[in-house]
Amino acid sequence: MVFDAFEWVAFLGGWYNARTAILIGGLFLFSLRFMFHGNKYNQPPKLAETIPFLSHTIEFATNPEAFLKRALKTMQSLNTDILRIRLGGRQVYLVMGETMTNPLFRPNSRMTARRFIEILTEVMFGPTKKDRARLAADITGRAREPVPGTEHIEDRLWVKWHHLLSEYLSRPKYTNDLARWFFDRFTTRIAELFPLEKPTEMLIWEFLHQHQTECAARAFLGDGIFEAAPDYIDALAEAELAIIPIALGPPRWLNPKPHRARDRWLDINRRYISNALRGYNWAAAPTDGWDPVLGSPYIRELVRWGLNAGDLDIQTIAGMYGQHMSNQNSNSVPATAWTIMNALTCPDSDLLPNLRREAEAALLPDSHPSKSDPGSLFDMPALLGSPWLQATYAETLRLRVTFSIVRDASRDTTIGGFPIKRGAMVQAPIPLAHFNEAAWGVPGHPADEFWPRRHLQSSGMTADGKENLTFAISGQRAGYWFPYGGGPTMCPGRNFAKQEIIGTLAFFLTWFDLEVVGWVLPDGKTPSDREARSGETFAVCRPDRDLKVRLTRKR
Ligand code: HEM
Repeated sequence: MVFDAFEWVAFLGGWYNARTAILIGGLFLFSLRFMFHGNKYNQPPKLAETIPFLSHTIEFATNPEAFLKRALKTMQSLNTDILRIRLGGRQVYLVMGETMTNPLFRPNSRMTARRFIEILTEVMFGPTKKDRARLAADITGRAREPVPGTEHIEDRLWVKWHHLLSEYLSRPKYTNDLARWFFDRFTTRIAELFPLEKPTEMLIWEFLHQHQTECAARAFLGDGIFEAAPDYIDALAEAELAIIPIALGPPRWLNPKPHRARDRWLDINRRYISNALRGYNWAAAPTDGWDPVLGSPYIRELVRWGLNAGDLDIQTIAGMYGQHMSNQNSNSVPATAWTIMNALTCPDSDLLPNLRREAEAALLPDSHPSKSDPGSLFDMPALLGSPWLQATYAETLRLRVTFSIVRDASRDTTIGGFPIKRGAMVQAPIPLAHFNEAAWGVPGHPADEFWPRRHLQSSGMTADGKENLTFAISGQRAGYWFPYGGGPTMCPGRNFAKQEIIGTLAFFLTWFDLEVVGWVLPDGKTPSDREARSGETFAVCRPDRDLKVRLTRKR
């Protein structure tokens, strides 16, 4: 399966058609917010320009795809991992590879994600004016010790926020519980929808977009929000598509539709949280377990902190309550759909039997497919450590994450020996690294081909004559795979996402006989003459086609 290497290219995502205009215009304005910086000595190579100071911006604004294609080509031909461009008067560096990305991912580094996270936060959880000002005023960083020179600032909201993410979302105990609550709901839903032995047709993306989304949201948020707002998933789906047009697009009066969609969703969350908290008995809330009103410990602790120590407005708290669902929904759900679709349609005939074998080996004895109450499914550590399953997951993220890691230089610094002036922007567009031929291409399998085998290393044969394979993600060079970013803001949902993606693939492979019917257009009916390509995106692009499969639940 060969992908068009530049499907991803609209910089912060493969954003097409009308949205492209909004995105490009927005990026231009976004860049204009910043000061002019330059340094002609010992600078990294610069992308050639016909009109000094202007042509990169014009080129990018009129054809971002061609612009970034040219940037990547230049970087490859000059064998450089850093390139200088200028957007809207701002000095921007495009980087990839270990040497150039490490400074971005180092804690306490001079590279900060603060402004970027602030903008996303503003858009996604719509804090009140007062809370927004408090968040913006906290420039003390996320480490226990404040950034030097900011010791006088006492209102340290970000360090507390960071603590909640690392304690209740990333830590294995809570991640594993979240995954268990998700799979309990998801497998029960499947058992209800797919009777034993009755072949049923299903569209993978459509199905997961509805049911995976809802089951994960219930695991995180509780059931209460779904009773209060039966249209929650629809509202979430619309709000999700509004994030980039709001973050990067023109103001509300020129761009009302995405703002309305985002506001509708925030209103649902706010109404729910205000009502739910009125009668909520904190003393009776489980310490570590799930409860129907506020769901998981992560959400409960977030709300508890917002109300008490954080002293945030209920509107801000409600936004925080709902906001991770757009991370989950925009990223894990399409990543799961791509993983399953890739596994089922990959021309490498070794792939599917090996995936099935590994999934079956990790099934727990009491999780027989004929049970209507599935309970626990897999020995998760064994499943997540299986080489072919990991390789398929890693290869899918390599090809389908379209995000750009964005950092600002908070002080003068260096990257790979090059001086970077305070105020410059450094971007590591994930696809630039993930599609890099020097890092990923091997003879017969270019970087833009889905080929999980590239992540497997052979260490001879086993006693029963099978190849001994281990999973390794380094490619030909280190620092070219970072779908979850890095450093203090590295995605805290990554361990949950990995369980969700690999677990769902393994679940379909072990519980069903699957037969591919074919690719269809978004209407779900008309056959497509091609496989899916990358469509709309936040961090992981959505498929622009769906895969129809016929599945029969096994006894
Ligand atoms: C395949 C799935 C996912 C991908 C590819 C992904 C990717 C990313 C990336 C690239 C970042 C920015 C990292 C940086 O700046 O260095 C990020 C941040 C974040 N992600 Fe994810 N993500 C995924 C799933 C999730 C899930 C399931 C959740 C939670 C439910 C989540 C919650 C977050 C949060 C809260 C942040 C901001 C972290 C902070 O402010 O420190 N993500 N994610």
